[in-house]
Amino acid sequence: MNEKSTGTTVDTEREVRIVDTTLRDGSHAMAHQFTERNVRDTVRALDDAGVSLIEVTHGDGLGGSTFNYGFSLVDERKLIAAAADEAQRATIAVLLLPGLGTVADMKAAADLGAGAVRVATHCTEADVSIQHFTKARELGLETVGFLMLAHMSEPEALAKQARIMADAGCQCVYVVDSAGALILEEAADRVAALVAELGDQVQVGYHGHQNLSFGVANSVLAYRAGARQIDGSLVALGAGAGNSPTEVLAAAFERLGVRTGVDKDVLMAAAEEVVKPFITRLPVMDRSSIVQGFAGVYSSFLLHAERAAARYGVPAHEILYQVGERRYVGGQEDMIIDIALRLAKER
Ligand SMILES: CC[C@H](O)CC(=O)C(=O)O
Ligand SMILES: [Mn+2]
Repeated sequence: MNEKSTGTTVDTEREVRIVDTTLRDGSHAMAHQFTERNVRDTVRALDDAGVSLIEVTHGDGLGGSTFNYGFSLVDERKLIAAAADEAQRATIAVLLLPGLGTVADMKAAADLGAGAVRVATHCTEADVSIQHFTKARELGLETVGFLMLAHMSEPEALAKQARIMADAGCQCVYVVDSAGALILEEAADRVAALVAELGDQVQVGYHGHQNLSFGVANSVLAYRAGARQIDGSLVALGAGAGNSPTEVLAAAFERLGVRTGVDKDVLMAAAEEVVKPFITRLPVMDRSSIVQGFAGVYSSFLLHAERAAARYGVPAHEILYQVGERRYVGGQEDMIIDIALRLAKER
């Protein structure tokens, strides 16, 4: 325990693992145009900083390079192999959305050097991850579960879904605030419910987005509620207004006296000198991404909405408000065009 100057007592006994998703969630913000150079330079910098798990995949996971989600510039296999080649200490993780990525894709990623898989499902559909976790454990992969759009489920319901993943062989289940919609105790309560359900055997993680600017604050509260793994992206590079910046997470946890095992100064240099120069569109809390947080819209819908807005001459934030009202989930990207067409007709 550590007595802070504010008088509050902070539990600093547990180390927190900062996981970096610049090269996966950041793929959304880069319209999936990462080069092999981007991947090699970023992995080397994160590895030097002591980040132990680095996610590298198309924004929508293995098999995501499609007409519906957007084509990658470079084949995912090439990027995963480059990342694995570059990492000296870190494990390379891949994301997999069942139905889009397959067990065969996961095996191919493992053969290329990936050591972990993060299987992501909508927050009410953990059962579709069971065979992927079973196979991942057979392959000797570290396993992580992502319960996406977690704001759409109450804590107890979310915990039941986490139990399904844990029983299937998942070693750490994440509360994923895909819309950047959770505010403070809304995030902490969900993490606490998962911790209560999963006990000591299975870890809990937290993945935030900055749409309402709560990514880092929610991450600190998630840690205090028992989370052991926290996601970030350098320069916040990620969908919507981006993720909790990895370099800020490292600095904030260090200020709180919580051990992370990473070097904040090396991360700040990586953000400034490696990642910022190749970003084509800096993550920003603009009208559209704030609406995403407010209305509970999947962050990765941002560029889809902006493209539909430009094509049909309607404002992106109006499209996103309607997406929120209809509670669309991942995979319904094509419905964004329907909304844009309807709005255009009404004008
Ligand atoms: C499409 C997968 C998604 O981007 C996963 C994620 O990071 C999230 O839901 O926030
Ligand atoms: Mn995300």
